[in-house]
This record gives sequence, C-alpha cells and structure tokens, in this order.
Amino acid sequence: MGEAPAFLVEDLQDGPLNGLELKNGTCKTTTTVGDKTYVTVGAGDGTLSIDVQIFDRSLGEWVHPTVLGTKPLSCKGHSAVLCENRILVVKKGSKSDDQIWFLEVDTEYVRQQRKKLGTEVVAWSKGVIGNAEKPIVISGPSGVGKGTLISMLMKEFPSMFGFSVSHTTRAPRNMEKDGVHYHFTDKSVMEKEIKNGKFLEFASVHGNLYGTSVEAVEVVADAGKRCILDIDVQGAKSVRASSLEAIFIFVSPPSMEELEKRLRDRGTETEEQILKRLRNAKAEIEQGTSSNIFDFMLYNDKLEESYEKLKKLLGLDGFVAASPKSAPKEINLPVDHSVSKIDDKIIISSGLEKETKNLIMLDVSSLKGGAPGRTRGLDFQVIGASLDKLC
Ligand SMILES: Nc1ncnc2c1ncn2[C@@H]1O[C@H](COP(=O)(O)OP(=O)(O)OP(=O)(O)O)[C@@H](O)[C@H]1O
Ligand SMILES: Nc1nc2c(ncn2[C@@H]2O[C@H](COP(=O)(O)O)[C@@H](O)[C@H]2O)c(=O)[nH]1
Repeated sequence: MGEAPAFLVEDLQDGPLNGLELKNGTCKTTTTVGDKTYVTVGAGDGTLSIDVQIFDRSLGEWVHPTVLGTKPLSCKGHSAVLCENRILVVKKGSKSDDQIWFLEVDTEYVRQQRKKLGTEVVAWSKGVIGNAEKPIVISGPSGVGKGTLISMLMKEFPSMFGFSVSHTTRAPRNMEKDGVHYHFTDKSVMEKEIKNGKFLEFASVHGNLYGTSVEAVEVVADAGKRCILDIDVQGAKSVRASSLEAIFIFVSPPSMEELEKRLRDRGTETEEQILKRLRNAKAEIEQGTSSNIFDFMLYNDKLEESYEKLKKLLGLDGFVAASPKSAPKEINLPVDHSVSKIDDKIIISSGLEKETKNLIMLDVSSLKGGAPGRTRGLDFQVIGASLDKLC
C-alpha cells in the first residue's frame, strides 16, 4: 500500500475525474466512489489485461487491490461509467462478445471477499447479452444413477443441456477423459485455485476433493445451453447458499441393498471405496431427504420410469424440439465513442460529428449474476441511427 504508480498522481490531483479518459498511448479511466478513486489502465495493444489501482483520498495513498475474476484484455482503449456499486467498462474495437465488462467495487460478493481476504478487493465479470436458464443441480448418493440419468438427458436433448465439468483430485477411471468427465487435477493445484476464488463450490467427497469452477457453469450458459451439475449434497448446499439461482433435484435409491448392488455391478471402485461410499450414502440420504436444499425428490427404481419423471419435472414430457433459438442480437459498438449514464440507461454515443443521431442505449436495470463469472441480462437498443453507420 502507499507507493504511487508512476502514471497518475498528478492527474488525480486535478479535480473531478469521474469517467475521464486520458490518452497517451495507454488508456486510463478514473471513477470515484466515496473516498476512493478507481483507475483502470489498458496498454492498448491487446496483450495485457486492464490493470486496476485505487487512490484512497481519505488516506492520501494508493491501494493495490486483490483483483478477482477473469480480467479483460486491453484493446484500442476503453471508457468507464459508474453503475451503483460497479463500474461498467466499454472496450473499444473489441469483438461484440467482449465489449462490455463490469468491475465490481462494492457489491455483496466484493464485500464478502474483502472480509475473507482482509484486503481491498475488486472483481471483474464479463457482460453478456440476454439471460441464461436456471442450471439444474442433481445430487444423490454414489451409485444411485445420477450420471446415468444425466447421460440420457444429454443424449436426447444435446442442444438443450450442457454438463458442468467438475474438477477432482481422484484418479481417472478407465474410460474417463480429462476435460470431458472431469478436470483431473493435483490437490495442491486445486487448493491454490480454491484460495484464488476459482470455485463456485467445492467439497471433500469420499476422500477426494471435488469442485465446480465458476467457469464450468458459465461456458455452458455462454453456449446457450442449460447447465447440469452432478454434485454431492455438501456441494448442493453451497450452491444453494450462493448467488446462482438453480433447480435442485435429489435422486434416492429404492434401498441400500439395491444401491450396493449398483455400486458393485458398476465395478469402478475397490472394496474399501465401495464401503466408504455406502457409509457416506446413509448420511447423504438423510440430509437430502430431510433438509430444505432440494426442490424435487426423484426416486430411481426402474430406470426408464425415473427418466420419464425427470423429464416431466423439467417440463420436457411430450416435448417437441422447437426451431433453434435465435442467437442473441449482436451489436458492434463504435470504436470512437463516449459513455454516459441516465437513470438505468447507459448511453454510448459515437464520437462522429452530429453525434446526437448516433446513440446506443444499454439497459442495465435487470442485470443478473455478476463477479466472478458473468453479468447477464444486458439489453442494447439503437436509437437514431442505423448500425451500419455506427460500425
Ligand atoms: N434405475 C436403475 N436401475 C438399475 N441400475 C441402475 C439404475 N440407474 C443406474 N443404474 C446403474 O447403476 C450404476 C451406477 O449408476 P451411475 O454411475 O449413474 O451412478 P452415480 O449416481 O452417477 O454414481 P457416482 O456418484 O458415483 O458418480 C451404473 O452401472 C448404472 O448403469
Ligand atoms: N461437491 C461436489 N461434488 C461432486 C462434484 N463432482 C462430482 N461430485 C460428486 O462426487 C461424488 C463421487 O463422484 P465419482 O465421479 O467419483 O463417482 C458424486 O456424488 C458426485 O456427485 C463437484 O464438482 N462438487
């Protein structure tokens, strides 16, 4: 703390700096929230990420924050405008899916992380047009048939569902592929990534670490699919407590004897592991059926019948595949632009002459999600000019 970055001490002393952009090779924006001035700096060549520094006016010194989330790469420049507790950053000359970013400076997530880490924290999330469907969390004891039911669903509706590929420290089974069934990883690596906030949830299950990364869920939604998570009850509890809105289904076996038979017949575990999984199953079934984590109970006796029940509770019984969803509308923002805010609307105006005609409005009234993943629900409207003129 305290040491001033070379680039901006004098600039900051010059007075009101909200949204000010200074061009001298690099691009800087400054946004003031209370006593703090947030400075974002981009190198302008697209190779480095946009850097964040904070000048604390009450202390009169620079603070180097812990920066969480995936950082945006710099581009031809960027603008910034404050939207309540986050700074909206518009990148210039970037692809349409990489133009809008949010730097959270005082959201619930940032406050939690600040408390947890004991440092100043800011967190990036990428802005995404449109919303994602609620993910589906499927839990239940090992061997109950979660994976089997999920595979059936993904096979019948390949364009509708996507699987959240978890990380695990357990060894791969014969047919399992890294990056497809799991991201197989070392304990020390995973523990470090957990500390760095990479995971939406994680748990020690049957003696190994398992976890769902934020990215595992977001990439499925980015592909326009509904995400399915196959996680244990502890994980389901953590997701329930997180900001991710999901549907929670608990799969239960007809009996402990049948569960044991399924586990043994699967032939993937040693005797010791089977016994451990069966011991844990008792507690999981008790928790799963008695807690209020789950929205639905699915009794998996006869497989085909259970699958039909699963489809019914997801509203898929008698489902006829509709024509593919239209892709979210894309807008390429003008490279030369300025950004301002009126109520819940962000106005991006082209830097061309007679600019009043060249306006794009971005509605930020119904944003969902946020750091450290994606901020969804962006809605652009073009006002007063054709896109061709703007791009
Ligand atoms: N309704 C069912 N009736 C009989 N066998 C079943 C049924 N459902 C699944 N099975 C079988 O039980 C075994 C375990 O199923 P599966 O691997 O899907 O369980 P799981 O809940 O995903 O386990 P884990 O949590 O360990 O990954 C598999 O061999 C599968 O073919
Ligand atoms: N909390 C989490 N649990 C997970 C995750 N991925 C899988 N699991 C659960 O672990 C057990 C064992 O799985 P197996 O593949 O070793 O048989 C099972 O109950 C899974 O649901 C995760 O990311 N987080």
